[in-house]
Amino acid sequence: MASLGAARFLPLGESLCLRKLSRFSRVATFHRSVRFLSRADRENGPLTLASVGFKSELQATDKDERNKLEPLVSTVEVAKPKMKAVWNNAVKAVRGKETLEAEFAPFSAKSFSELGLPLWLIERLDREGFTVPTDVQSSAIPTIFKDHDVVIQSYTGSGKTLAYLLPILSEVGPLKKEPSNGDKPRKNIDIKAVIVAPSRELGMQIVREVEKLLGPEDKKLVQQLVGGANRSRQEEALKKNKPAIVVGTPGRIAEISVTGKLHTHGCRYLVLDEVDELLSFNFREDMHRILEHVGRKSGAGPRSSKSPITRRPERQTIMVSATVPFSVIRAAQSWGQDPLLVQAKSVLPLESVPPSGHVNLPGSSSSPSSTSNLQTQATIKSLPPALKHYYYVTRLQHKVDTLRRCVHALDAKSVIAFMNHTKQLKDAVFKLEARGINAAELHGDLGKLARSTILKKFKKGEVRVLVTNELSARGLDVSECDLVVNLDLPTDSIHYAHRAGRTGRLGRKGTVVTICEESEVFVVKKLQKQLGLPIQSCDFAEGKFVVEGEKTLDV
Ligand SMILES: Nc1ncnc2c1ncn2[C@@H]1O[C@H](COP(=O)(O)OP(=O)(O)OP(=O)(O)O)[C@@H](O)[C@H]1O
Repeated sequence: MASLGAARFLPLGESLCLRKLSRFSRVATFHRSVRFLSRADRENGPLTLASVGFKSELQATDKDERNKLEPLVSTVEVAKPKMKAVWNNAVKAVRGKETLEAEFAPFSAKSFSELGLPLWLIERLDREGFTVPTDVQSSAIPTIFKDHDVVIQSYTGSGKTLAYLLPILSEVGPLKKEPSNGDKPRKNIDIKAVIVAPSRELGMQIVREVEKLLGPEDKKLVQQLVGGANRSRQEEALKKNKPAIVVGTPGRIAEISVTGKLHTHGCRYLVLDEVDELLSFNFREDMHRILEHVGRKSGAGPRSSKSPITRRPERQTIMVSATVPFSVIRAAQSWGQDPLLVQAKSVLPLESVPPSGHVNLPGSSSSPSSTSNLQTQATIKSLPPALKHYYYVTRLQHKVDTLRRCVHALDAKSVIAFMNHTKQLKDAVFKLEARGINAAELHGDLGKLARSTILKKFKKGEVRVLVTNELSARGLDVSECDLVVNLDLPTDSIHYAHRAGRTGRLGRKGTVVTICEESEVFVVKKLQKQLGLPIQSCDFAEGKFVVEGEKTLDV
């Protein structure tokens, strides 16, 4: 379904002439590096720029020089290069050989200041307790600063949100706007960044993250446009506050855009968070409108048949997810301009992913050809390595009681239990409450207010077990969540990965237990294979959590 949706609304014929010269140089550099990447993959396993012969200039310079992190370049030697002047400083002749310089990220920066963020932002990050960037932030931030369109892929809970928010805030944050003293609104009514998320909850979570960094004095620079909330009020707020950043769900953004009350033609950034979900059929029309209007050149003439979507060359498209199936690669190539695939320890040209191939994830060595293998590639490395995965076999009618025993045996404090159907989900909450467990339901049938109230209670620890459906599987960040339970099986490994990723966030411990019937065990085995991780059988004998063949598990 996702790929069908993608295929039907991909913009066609993006013109090369829109691209900046500097982009040519970068792309050309990477074209050459692709050959190296492919060879290294076959021979040495994990792909990183270092693994394919890129040497950091920093390594070659003395200690003082090393502290100067500009420019962020690495070098690679090429046998017989044929390059031209358009390479824009990217070419250096060195004793008969030529050395290419390729931009790359400092993959494990030790501080945010190394990544070139402005001082005000570093101070605010510090105030919020963010002092060291995560790996994906170290690779993504400099890459976004260099104007590349990107697909950011790294495992759940690894900090992808700040990876794109920080460069955006650096460019459109409070110090970049028109006079910020007093309550004076910005003169420029154009939105500078549009961030699209597939659910209201995720949209609101992103808004809160931005507000936290902007602080009370500047929080009006961001505006939420999620469905379920009062539209007129959102439109009023747009008019009054003239925000620089809007965050919303596809439906509401498209709806307000149609009314002409959302000015995004001059938009600099378009972020598609959980991009593979945004490709789904449900969002097709709304996404089409967003892609067509955000960053579209103001006053552009009538669309030509060759290029149906005339975009500002400056629009930077940032696509993000823990899972990147090939449908995303294909869509990204069409929506973005020569996008790069940014992972925790590597930055690759998306073009290095062959049309019938797969995302070449570092650490994976198989060469898949079938659809199921493509899915495997999309999900391997989508989960934090420290997560523990188990399954327990029981009858359908005993599943909820098994959940209760599981929560007690693991002494889990904050649990998300996933089910597939709303009615059964409500029954499960009723049963848990009747057995003395503080539980609550979260699903799409509830109104926006009820949904946010329940989520707040869960985050505060007032609800121990949140019984929910796919709605909460994507992006939801509750750092205290220590257990995820699948009371119903997810539809595939991608859905498993996003559900499981609600726990074990940012290096914390986390356990995932799938409670299934005997007839479903083969599906668990299949998930195990696709995810490339062990899912062990477990038991809850005498209130203790026991793993088959192991002693009682210390959690
Ligand atoms: N550099 C950092 N230092 C400390 N905490 C961080 C840092 N970056 C992000 N975090 C925190 O880590 C948590 C997970 O981040 P985030 O939600 O962005 O993960 P994600 O990779 O987008 O996950 P998912 O794929 O599930 O959406 C959040 O609570 C966030 O505030």
